[in-house]
Amino acid sequence: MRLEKFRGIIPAFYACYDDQGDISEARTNALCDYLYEKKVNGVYVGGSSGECIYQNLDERKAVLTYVANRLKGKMTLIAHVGAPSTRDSIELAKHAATLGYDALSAIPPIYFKLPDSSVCKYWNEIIDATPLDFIIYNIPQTTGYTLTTSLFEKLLANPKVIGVKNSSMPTMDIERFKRVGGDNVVVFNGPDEQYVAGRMMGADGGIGGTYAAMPELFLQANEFFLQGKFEEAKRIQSHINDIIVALCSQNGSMYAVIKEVLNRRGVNIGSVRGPLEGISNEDMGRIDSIISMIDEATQQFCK
Ligand SMILES: CC(=O)N[C@@H]([C@@H](O)[C@H](O)[C@H](O)CO)[C@@H](O)CC(=O)C(=O)O
Repeated sequence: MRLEKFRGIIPAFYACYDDQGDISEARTNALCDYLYEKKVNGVYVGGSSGECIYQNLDERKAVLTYVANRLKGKMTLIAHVGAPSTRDSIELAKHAATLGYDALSAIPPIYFKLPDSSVCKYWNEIIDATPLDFIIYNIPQTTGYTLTTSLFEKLLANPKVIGVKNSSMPTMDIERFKRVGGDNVVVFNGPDEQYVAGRMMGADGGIGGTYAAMPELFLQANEFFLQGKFEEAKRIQSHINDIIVALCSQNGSMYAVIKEVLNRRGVNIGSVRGPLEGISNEDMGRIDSIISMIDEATQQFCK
């Protein structure tokens, strides 16, 4: 029961900036409202898609506050609090706890390559700082650190550790973490390109950076999976992947492209913060065709 709220489709929340590139409360609210209307199961705030790595502590606290004020009690809220220092991570964790988040999450330490003992200590110090549940964030392709099943097992000794958001590419990692934790943990699929495969390998749901660009498609893929309609789930995944390839094939970063897609849907959340690239004039001309791909797939699969 305690873990039930952590299942399903949980979009990674984007950074919402004004035209000057500052965090915008109004635009954050607009994205909250859009996702609420789409009936997603929750949001993961301040992670990779939230551009956390490019924001200072006050900005990250503000985003956590705005989202909680708008969505608390309406869906599951997970706060990503990973930061370069343990001190800053704890400050963010305590802030999220005062706002009523359902769980915390954090990447491992970045920049210095630290031993497992330091990584374990870092996560445990965040966990000890608040009464909230904790979801480990494993994303080796950006952090350079790979969570092992043995460290996962060790961390699970703390009852506040309820699972892992696994963004590594092998779906076998999902199966291994689920094997270690069983029904007492939630494992989230990270790579959106293999959402259905991740579910097949045991993931309880997903947290993804492209969900908000096409929430209906991911919700439907999840529905097909739950209904045992695996052929349909596979077909919708193929369409999702065509769209992700298009989102990632522009001059601007994937997040900049998604933000322009949302802008054309009436949800203006600004652009991205450098060094991420904004979209080019050339990209601008191709956004409508990406929107058509999303709309056509939605029409085909979501009745
Ligand atoms: C490496 C990376 O950014 N992975 C994304 C994916 O959702 C990714 O955007 C997607 O699979 C497209 O490649 C997520 O796992 C990250 C995420 O959910 C987040 O913290 O924003």
